[in-house]
Amino acid sequence: MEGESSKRTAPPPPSKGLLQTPELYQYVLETSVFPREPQQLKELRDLTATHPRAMMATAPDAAQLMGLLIKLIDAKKTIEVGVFTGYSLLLTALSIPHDGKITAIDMSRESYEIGLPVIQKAGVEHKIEFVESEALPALDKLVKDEGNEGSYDFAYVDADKVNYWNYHERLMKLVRVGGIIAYDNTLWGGTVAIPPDSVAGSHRGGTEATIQFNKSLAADPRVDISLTPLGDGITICRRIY
Ligand SMILES: C[S@@+](CC[C@H](N)C(=O)[O-])C[C@H]1O[C@@H](n2cnc3c(N)ncnc32)[C@H](O)[C@@H]1O
Repeated sequence: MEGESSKRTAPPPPSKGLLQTPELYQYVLETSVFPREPQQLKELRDLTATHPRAMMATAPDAAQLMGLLIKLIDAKKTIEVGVFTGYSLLLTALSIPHDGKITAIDMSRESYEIGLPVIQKAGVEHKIEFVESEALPALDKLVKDEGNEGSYDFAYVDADKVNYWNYHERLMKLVRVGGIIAYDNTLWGGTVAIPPDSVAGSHRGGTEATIQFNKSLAADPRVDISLTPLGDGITICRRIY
């Protein structure tokens, strides 16, 4: 990863993490995640902490795994669906090579611009093409544009849960065989495994969509999968064919 490691630690994002106790999650963050978090990422995390929707940012432990995966497969050309203020985007930009490219899609440029000064300071803005759009039409356009099919090494999806399967179908065309697609929030705060009546009304749509998505992915022979209980659950898929 480009950039220095952060030496200081910060409190964990509230109520992220699915481990036995908050202390255990704090332990993971303090021993293994924060000490290796580049300074610019920490800066972006701190900047986002005061945002009323700060909880939307990718959990630092899940992001750390993403960075590792990106490097393991030498990913150079990537897609991100759901940027918010850019924590996972900056992580990706720091993890790919200098001439790597990220197509980053979000319908809110305003959120992206909150973190943009940190991205610029980190010297990685040139790797990012920000597309201000609904994700589905933007992905459809990528599929149509010549030379894109099977050309991406890595994709990360962290947007509206009800469309995850629609994104999956497009990304299966865009990501190469052997490439990786990671989906965030696949445990949706643990609500996928509690009685539907106990799920708060505001969460129910996301819960149902996530349960269905997890089932569909498990039945998809085109990918190897691992639902990893980091952050809010992150499912890693490797395209087989
Ligand atoms: C959970 S946040 C992304 C967090 C980000 N990965 C990070 O690490 O900070 C979800 C983002 O998806 C965007 N989004 C939600 N639905 C979308 C859609 N249909 N098309 C494009 N962007 C969408 C929202 O604007 C929001 O910024």
